Amino acid sequence: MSSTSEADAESVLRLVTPSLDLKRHKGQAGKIAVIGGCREYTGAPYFAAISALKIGADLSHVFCTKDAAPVIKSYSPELIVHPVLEESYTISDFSEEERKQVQERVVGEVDKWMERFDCLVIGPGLGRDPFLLECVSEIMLLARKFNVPFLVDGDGLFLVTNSIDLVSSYPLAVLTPNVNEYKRLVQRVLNCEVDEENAEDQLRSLAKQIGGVTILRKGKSDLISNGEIVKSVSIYGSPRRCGGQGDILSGSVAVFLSWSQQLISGHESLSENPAILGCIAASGLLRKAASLAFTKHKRSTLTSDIIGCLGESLEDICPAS
Ligand SMILES: NC(=O)C1=CN([C@@H]2O[C@H](COP(=O)(O)OP(=O)(O)OC[C@H]3O[C@@H](n4cnc5c(N)ncnc54)[C@H](OP(=O)(O)O)[C@@H]3O)[C@@H](O)[C@H]2O)[C@@H](O)CC1
Ligand SMILES: Nc1ncnc2c1ncn2[C@@H]1O[C@H](COP(=O)(O)OP(=O)(O)OP(=O)(O)O)[C@@H](O)[C@H]1O
Ligand SMILES: [Mg+2]
Repeated sequence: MSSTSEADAESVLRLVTPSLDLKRHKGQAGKIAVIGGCREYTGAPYFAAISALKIGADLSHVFCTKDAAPVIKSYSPELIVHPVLEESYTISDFSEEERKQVQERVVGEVDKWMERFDCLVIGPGLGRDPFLLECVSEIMLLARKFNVPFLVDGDGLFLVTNSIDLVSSYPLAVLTPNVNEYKRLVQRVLNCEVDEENAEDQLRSLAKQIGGVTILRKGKSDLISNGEIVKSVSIYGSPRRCGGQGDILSGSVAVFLSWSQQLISGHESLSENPAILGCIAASGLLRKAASLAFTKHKRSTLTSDIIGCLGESLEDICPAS
């Protein structure tokens, strides 16, 4: 039996968004890190990281390859960019021992910072280089060791779909598959095809099978489940499907998940799941911002225009003062 209910995204946004308080110090509103950005893709990690800041996080880091770093830095001085990831072509002449040393160095560079982060976003524009993905597997294990929540998107989902143990039974993991990524996950984990007739039950089974991770299935309606409940967010967004909107969502989920965790840890009476709240809030805000951007820009609406509407859309629901 299906028991999906439409979430009241605006109420969730009001619940989890912290008020601006002069007593708070830098960092308390969220420190986010995006693991992504390679030779091909520099836009995706930028979109995720800048969206986090535009919503209200205090610090946003990007861990990317050496090639991608100067490009991402040049998009914005607001981001802290670490050129630490390596792709196979840079170590093609290396021995096995030397490769191991490079891997240790890469993981060590993230390790130094790990405990300071409230949430990682793993995958936007990561690419699929095997050596790079090996290093990212180690970074996921490290995040689990420190109990740092992480969201997996884009090429991170390619990695996880082939190595599901990386996220299995980690309640602080959130997966945000698009239509293709979801299809691959269902095939690999449930050994069947996507069943649109029983979409909610199938999503619940998938999340349960992966040990209670939270999955946000992106689409015409966003469907969210942790293996127990299923929520949908269907408020009107935009008919423009320009690339990068999923990246905005990933940076947004990271911020709202962090805020939800803070809220719940300070209120023992609240029994809500912070990952579910984070997904509902992010989905609701992205759709509202996309709708506003489309009103202004119509056919020429781009991802940057939607990012430009995040602040106004949140302000409309949760005024700063
Ligand atoms: N500016 C940047 O740097 C950006 C970088 N990005 C980064 O790119 C990496 C790969 O991510 P991805 O999303 O392009 O890969 P994936 O989902 O396999 O789609 C590939 C192809 O599948 C198709 N297709 C898609 N949707 C469909 C649908 N509903 N129904 C049917 N078919 C559909 C469509 O191809 P078509 O079939 O139309 O030829 C589409 O082109 C990843 O790292 C990501 O973060 C992006 O974030 C964008 C902004
Ligand atoms: N058909 C649709 N109608 C309305 N909104 C949609 C539709 N498909 C996706 N969206 C919205 O766009 C957001 C991003 O979903 P999308 O499927 O474009 O992700 P993606 O393919 O990962 O994007 P990216 O190009 O960043 O990789 C979703 O959260 C949802 O709110
Ligand atoms: Mg994507």
